[in-house]
Amino acid sequence: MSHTRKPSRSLNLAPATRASGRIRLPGSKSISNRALLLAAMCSGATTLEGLLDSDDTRVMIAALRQLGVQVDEAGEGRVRVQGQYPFPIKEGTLFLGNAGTAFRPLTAALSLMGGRYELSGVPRMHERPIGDLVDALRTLGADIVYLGREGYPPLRIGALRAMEENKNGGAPSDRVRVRGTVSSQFLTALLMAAPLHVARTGRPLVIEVEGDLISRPYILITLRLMARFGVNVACDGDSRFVVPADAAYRAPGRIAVEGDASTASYFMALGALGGGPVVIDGVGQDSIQGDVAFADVVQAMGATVVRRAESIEVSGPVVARGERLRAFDRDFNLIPDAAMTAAAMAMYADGPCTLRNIGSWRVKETDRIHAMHTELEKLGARVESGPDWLRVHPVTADQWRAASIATYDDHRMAMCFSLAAFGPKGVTIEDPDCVGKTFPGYFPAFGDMLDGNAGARAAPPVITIDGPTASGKGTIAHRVAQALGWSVLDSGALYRLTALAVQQNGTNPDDEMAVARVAQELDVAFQGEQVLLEGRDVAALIRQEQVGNLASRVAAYGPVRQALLERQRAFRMAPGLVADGRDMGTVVFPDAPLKIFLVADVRARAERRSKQLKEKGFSANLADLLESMRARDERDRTRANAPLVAAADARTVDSSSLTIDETVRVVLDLWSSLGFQPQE
Ligand SMILES: Nc1ncnc2c1ncn2[C@@H]1O[C@H](COP(=O)(O)OP(=O)(O)OP(=O)(O)O)[C@@H](O)[C@H]1O
Ligand SMILES: Nc1ccn([C@H]2C[C@H](O)[C@@H](COP(=O)(O)O)O2)c(=O)n1
Repeated sequence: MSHTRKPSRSLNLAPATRASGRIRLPGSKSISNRALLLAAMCSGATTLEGLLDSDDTRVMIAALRQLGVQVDEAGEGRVRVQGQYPFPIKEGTLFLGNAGTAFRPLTAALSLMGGRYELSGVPRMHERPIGDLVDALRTLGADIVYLGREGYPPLRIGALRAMEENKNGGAPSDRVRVRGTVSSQFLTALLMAAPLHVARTGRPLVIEVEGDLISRPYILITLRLMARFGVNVACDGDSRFVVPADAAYRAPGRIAVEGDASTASYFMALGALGGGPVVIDGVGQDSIQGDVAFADVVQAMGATVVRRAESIEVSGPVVARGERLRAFDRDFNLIPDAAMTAAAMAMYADGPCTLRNIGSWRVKETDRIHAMHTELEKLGARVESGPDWLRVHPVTADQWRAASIATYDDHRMAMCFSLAAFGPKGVTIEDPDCVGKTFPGYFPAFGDMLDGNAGARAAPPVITIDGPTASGKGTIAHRVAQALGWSVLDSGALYRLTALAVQQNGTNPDDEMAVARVAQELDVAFQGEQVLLEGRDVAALIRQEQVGNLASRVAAYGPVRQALLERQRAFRMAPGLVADGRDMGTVVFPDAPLKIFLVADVRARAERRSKQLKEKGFSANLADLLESMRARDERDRTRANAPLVAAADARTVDSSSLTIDETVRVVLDLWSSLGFQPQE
């Protein structure tokens, strides 16, 4: 989840030419989080299907559970919420990460429900304004105190003021005003919580919007979902909403969550930039999400769009061959999230593209106008910007620069800039895992679409390198990954980190389940040469022989292997992965197109390890090393769970008398012999 996530590795995307294929979108974040809260606030049970599984929805589910609401997993993408109003737990401290779709609506619901809570988030959440919402809630009797800067989270919510204690001396107001110009989430939060207020007063509540309402389509999502839960709000244009006196949420039984239309924008862009066709399942012309209108944007830029009830198909020029999209000058007030995708596409246009009325970008996950401006310039684009606008000039072939793109812990920055892969230099995305906020599987899905790969393989290619300790797996894996421009997974490091964490926190290494919990909760990040365990660089520490030996012991536990399995698979992303360990080819990536079993005579290995340890400043005795390696090999080979054995289809490479360069060459040649070419 976002509050524990540390910036991860970088991802190199090689230049791409064509994109085509089919994607089933993950559930809409906006619908998922609204539906979760509405289901929690009504009487009866609701099953939500197609629910998004991402950082932001996990934040919402965790908060609801903390508040005593029963939320049960009911199969893939499905949860069952047993609504309970008011929430049973009346006091608590909620950490809501950077999830605006959780923070704002929960602030409103909790402050009108009664109870004492503290709500906080990541530092960026504390820079995102909430004053307009708090002011409105106070007129309804809410007691909210800022714990930091006035107008911003964190907040303390106190007990509701009694009806007669309103600050105006009368009952809580039946009319509330809220500004519409900063974030539409304020109005959404008030609307969703309004039935709690009318249940108290017994009178209708009138909500008036001051100023122009931004991102209006998101309000339509709110109103339509409230209607599904039995509350119909009367609207007078965008400026006046009346919640009836008898408003009370009722469980609809089942809600099917549409695919995420903002996420669809990246795949529409893929079709528009890489020829297509790209078929996007899960949203279509019947969608209730405003961002589906991004199809009009790509169409105006020259793409061909076919709209169906629940899918959209996009084809377009092949920009990598020099074909261009049409430039635009557009107001993006209604679709600010998808608008970011247009800004990235602008690099491939036939003239400057201007995005207007995007002031809300300033208060999103990051200041997106600043971030977009800065990162587009790194790629060679000329960019201009103002308080609420951005102009991007197209990048010609000779202007493109190879760049490493910072993503500002903003999922949309990472996803937008993946589109820079259609430039001639490719692109590096820093901290690509920030996409977990809305679409953890984005990069594998993106990679599958590129250069005619769609459908040809289930996931990006993996070269596995398994073998005994000190056979050179890690060294060779890094060098091969470097030559191919791929990512690398040192799976042994995860077992070593588990061992180190067990050692450091005093866990009993014989207690399988306790060790598995440590493995499950490992807080690790790989950053270049650094291996961070809870933020501390332990790259050298985990290389110690005793840590390796403990790693080998705990690696024999089935629950530990299970706990680390998906974490390892998550490293698989385009354009490819080189993974080293003991069971990479047999268990973790059994479909890898190339599997290497790297061996070397035990004496050669002991000598290499001894030299390596001494270079890192640790003492080493050859005889001891020989003995401990033999024991480790034996344990790794004979354990019941995922033993060290060559996969049936592995190629054995003996590096005893090869240099590192020679070993790398053997692997790259094997890869090329499969019909794949090393890049550069
Ligand atoms: N031909 C070779 N191939 C690979 N590594 C070699 C070779 N010759 C010497 N080495 C050295 O062997 C040492 C051990 O390599 P490395 O740490 O990559 O092994 P490993 O198999 O990943 O070990 P472990 O499984 O214990 O992590 C390194 O210092 C590396 O430079
Ligand atoms: N895929 C893996 C990787 C490692 N292990 C275990 C066995 C090793 O002895 C230990 C340390 O690994 P190394 O860093 O030496 O590669 O971790 C495993 O069981 N499966």
